[in-house]
Amino acid sequence: MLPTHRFTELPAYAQLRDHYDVLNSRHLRDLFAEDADRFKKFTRQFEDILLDFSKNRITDETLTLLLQLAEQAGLSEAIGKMFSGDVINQTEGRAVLHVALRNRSNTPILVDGTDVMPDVNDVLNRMKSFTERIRSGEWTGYTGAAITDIVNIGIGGSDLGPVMVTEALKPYADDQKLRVHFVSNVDGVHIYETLQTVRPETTLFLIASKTFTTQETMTNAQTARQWFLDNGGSEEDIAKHFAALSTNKSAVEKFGIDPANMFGFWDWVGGRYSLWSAIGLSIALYIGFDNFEELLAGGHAMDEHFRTAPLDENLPVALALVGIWYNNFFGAQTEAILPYDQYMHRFAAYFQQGDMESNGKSVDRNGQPVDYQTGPIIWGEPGTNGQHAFYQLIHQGTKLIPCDFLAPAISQRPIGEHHNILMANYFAQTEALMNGKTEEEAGDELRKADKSEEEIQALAPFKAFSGNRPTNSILFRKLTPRTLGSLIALYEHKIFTQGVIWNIFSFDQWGVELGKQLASRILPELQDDTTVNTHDSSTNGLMNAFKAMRSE
Ligand SMILES: O=P(O)(O)OC[C@H]1O[C@@H](O)[C@H](O)[C@@H](O)[C@@H]1O
Repeated sequence: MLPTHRFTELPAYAQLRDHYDVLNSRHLRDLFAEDADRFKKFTRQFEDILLDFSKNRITDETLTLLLQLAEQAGLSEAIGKMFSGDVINQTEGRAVLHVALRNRSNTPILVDGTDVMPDVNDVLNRMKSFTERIRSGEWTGYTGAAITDIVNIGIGGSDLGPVMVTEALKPYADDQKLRVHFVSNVDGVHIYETLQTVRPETTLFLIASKTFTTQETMTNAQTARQWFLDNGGSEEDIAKHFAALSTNKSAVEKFGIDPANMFGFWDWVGGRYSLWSAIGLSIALYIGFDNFEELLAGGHAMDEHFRTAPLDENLPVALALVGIWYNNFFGAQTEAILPYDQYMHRFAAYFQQGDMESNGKSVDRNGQPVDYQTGPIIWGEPGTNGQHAFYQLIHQGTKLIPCDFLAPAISQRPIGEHHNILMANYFAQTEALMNGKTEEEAGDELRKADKSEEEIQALAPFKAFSGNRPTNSILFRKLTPRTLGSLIALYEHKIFTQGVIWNIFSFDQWGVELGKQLASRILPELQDDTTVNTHDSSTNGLMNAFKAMRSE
């Protein structure tokens, strides 16, 4: 069990409120002018990753108070409890042990008195030999031809992680051994379009579902199975072309997948934290098992840092505290994740689930409604694309949007001046957001461009930037599997830290259930043309309009 508290009654909370009143009127430009050591003070290094959080509206005192807030919320104790397999997902009665999946040191981790590491290693070994057999061509399809295409069918945590990582680590699949495809949406368009591009005799379907009951995944899996049977495969051939990644053995068997092709995991792995488990099989197949192990090693290294580094040297803690500062004191509603790396184009989408499904809660760990803000809205796109789309609002809009800027020092594809141009933009953006441009400076520029005083007066207000807009810069050497593993774990632990401090449960997701229940009630009502009158007038009206339209 995690310790509980009232977030707004922590002594540091009141102090931070008072401190906010002072700091709110300060400009980042002045904070930098006053303190030559800001960069040194507010950067933290972990292996190849540098976190610079100096361009935030904080001082030494802010950081001290935020660290006290974390201590008063029992963060150190909570970290210990997660790593030791305590049942910290209390509403589901489960431990939270994605850290065990990447525990490369193999130190025992006990759940109900049993070490989970032998089982973890057993599945990893099976994934390794399966991956090697598929990639070498030893495993063949029903015609004797090697597998060329992997189709992962899964949704949410059984999709977003593998999609994000296979995109991010594409250069590590340069041997072009296998193509990977991902089908998630129950919209038939998704499976249709994917099946257009593959052949049954050379395709391996991975049915990825922790529960093996998710409607979208089961529907897509049945469609894939039928397509396979309709296009040359037989029932006996299914064993060569379908594997399951799941915790639900009986449902896998019922579906007709050979238990030898099932890669299991456990209820202490949350869906959105599962890319490190058997759910990562598509990643291992795509980049090879050695690279998959490097990803795990990177995650483990960040785990060890999070577990052992003092709070004020701890990267995930720094990210979490800065987020809380804006979320709970400045009233910021959102956070943008902006990777200056095209290969990371699904990173923000991945952490939309990671963060919003974890910390989108409004009841605290005492079962009481919260009277403060919890998880932020996460969004973002890669730079520089975002600059030409939504950065206008970040620079000049009325909303405060703290942003994380991520970039590699070394490009995976060094071509001409591309990377320097990309990085010039990366540095320019955080500098611009911090400093802004005064009306006076805007006026001087217009004067230099030979504008009349009248024009200058009219235009300067529009050309001014308030600045004082906070950013974190996360600069890393290169997007290797290890570094990506560390970056993912960095954000995972940020989310955990914030959940602990907000006194909420970060590892359940009851909020996704109601819509599922209603959809299963509605589905039979769509199966004929009878007028619907069992819902409210809007839902009845829409369903009846739908029935009318489809029969026209
Ligand atoms: O892996 P499963 O069981 O098919 O679940 C997929 C997703 O289902 C959603 O309903 C959950 O909110 C996610 O957390 C989960 O990742």
